[in-house]
Amino acid sequence: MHKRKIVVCDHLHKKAEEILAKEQDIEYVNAADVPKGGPLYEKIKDADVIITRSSTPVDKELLEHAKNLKAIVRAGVGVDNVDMEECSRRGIIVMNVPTANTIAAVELTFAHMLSCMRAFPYAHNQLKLERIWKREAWIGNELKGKKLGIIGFGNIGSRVGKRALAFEMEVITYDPYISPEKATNLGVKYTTDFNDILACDIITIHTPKTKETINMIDREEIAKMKDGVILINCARGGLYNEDALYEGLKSGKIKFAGIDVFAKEPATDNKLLELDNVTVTPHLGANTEESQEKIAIGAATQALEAARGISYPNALNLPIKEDEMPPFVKPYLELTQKMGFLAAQVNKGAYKSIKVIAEGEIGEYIKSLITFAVVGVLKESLGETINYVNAEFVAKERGIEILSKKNPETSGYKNKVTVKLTTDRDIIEISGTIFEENVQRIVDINHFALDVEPKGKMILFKNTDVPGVIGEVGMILAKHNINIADFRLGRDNHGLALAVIIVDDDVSKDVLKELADLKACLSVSYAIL
Ligand SMILES: NC(=O)c1ccc[n+]([C@@H]2O[C@H](COP(=O)([O-])OP(=O)(O)OC[C@H]3O[C@@H](n4cnc5c(N)ncnc54)[C@H](O)[C@@H]3O)[C@@H](O)[C@H]2O)c1
Ligand SMILES: O=C(O)CC[C@@H](O)C(=O)O
Repeated sequence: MHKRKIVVCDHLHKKAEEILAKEQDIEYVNAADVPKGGPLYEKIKDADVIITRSSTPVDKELLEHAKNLKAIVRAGVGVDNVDMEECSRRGIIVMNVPTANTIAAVELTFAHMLSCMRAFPYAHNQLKLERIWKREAWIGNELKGKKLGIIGFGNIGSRVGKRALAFEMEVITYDPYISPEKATNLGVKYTTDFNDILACDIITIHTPKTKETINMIDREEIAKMKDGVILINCARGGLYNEDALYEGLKSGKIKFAGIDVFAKEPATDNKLLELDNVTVTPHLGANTEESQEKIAIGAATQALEAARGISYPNALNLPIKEDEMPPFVKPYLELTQKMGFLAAQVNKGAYKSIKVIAEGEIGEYIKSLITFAVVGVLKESLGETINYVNAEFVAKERGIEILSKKNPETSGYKNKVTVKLTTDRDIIEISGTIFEENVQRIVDINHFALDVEPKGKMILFKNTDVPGVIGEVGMILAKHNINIADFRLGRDNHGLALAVIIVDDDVSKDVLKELADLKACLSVSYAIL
């Protein structure tokens, strides 16, 4: 009998082995102690499925050696150690095991918080290692009455909030992608102003690692914080800029930090370890007996299903089956995803609905267009965890209404797709089409006719259509050494204009503020496609 091969690349709870080793049709290999690189590649070269934790980088090099691989099970939540794009390209399905380690991560967050408040490990070491009894040196602070700021109110953040209330803390959260009621129903304040979080006594972050959340706390943010603030990170390394964190801790601006995760792991050389006002753990958020047992059972069961080709629970990606679609469809799918991503960057807020309107023959593929639009929108808040398999499921779970309309009649283009994103703050409608030679174009934004290539760094500037505005905008950008690569203008019949300015250089919040302060400016936003 041909056996399917499942290789476990990191240490899992023994339950995984109990499940996998007894299956007659499965060749089970435990490679947790096999060194990464060559020796591991030798083990996985004919594997059907591999199971990893965060210690195995699933990069191009590894995938290159796993010629027979059909699926990867990430035994945990975060998939930032997996090259999702490369997996999709190779037709490898990636699954994670979400929520099984939520409580473990929540409780570790409190362990760090309490440790920071009482300098617990330092007092412990003084007594245990140095045999010094010096009670007066260890006067801590209480959680009760302190203001806790939670960035990201998903599975972990919301449970941290619930428990913080039991400590009689005042709790406030910033998560622009949830409905405020998710927080307020628990008794947690909800804010859309990040400064409210920066004003807290203790700040903890629980977002995924995405383009938007990397360096979310940097020097600028730390400068605005209270003197003596306490910072916790049990989510992902790099969400707090480590240099800024180091400087803040060294100067005493940050009184204490509790850190479980590092930009580069293993973090044995990290300079944060030199400081005596941090508590550190080696990425232990998921390390409880209970959570590891649940994860091992979940991962092993999912790996079995996948190896046998039965199902792919918690699949995070689905390779695009290009050969099943006429060639003209794929560019529309890509464009629709980009329009969704642009819409989400421009219209930030709690998502209420995503609508896709398809005109022309492309309407036949409305289901796929919806999937790509939803992936584009949710990518802004959920990063790589959102994909073509789980997009609609996640949207529905978050209470986002998915709407669509097919229109066989066209309005000037052979085919046109519109993505309309409604949030609690605004509505944005972006339409696009494909010209000959597969050229993607955005042709309309909120009823301003335009002709924009959906690519690069874009400033969207809406203004009253009076003389001199373009010059003022150009001067501000030039002053900040920002080169304009392209300038597209749409005007309406009501004295308004919308400019899409493609720039070569990064645009800071300060530059956007200067633009927003121009007299004629009605709104300004920035997006990167
Ligand atoms: N230390 C560990 O061992 C450990 C264990 C489990 C999870 N994690 C990590 O913890 C984090 C949270 O996990 P989860 O299961 O709660 O995920 P989740 O998806 O349930 O929640 C993440 C939340 O972050 C919000 N968010 C996204 N972008 C944001 C932004 N820019 N500003 C504010 N909020 C934003 C999302 O809307 C979502 O509500 C992830 O990074 C995960 O990888 C770490
Ligand atoms: O234990 C791990 O490998 C990582 C745990 C955690 O960071 C996760 O994302 O699930």
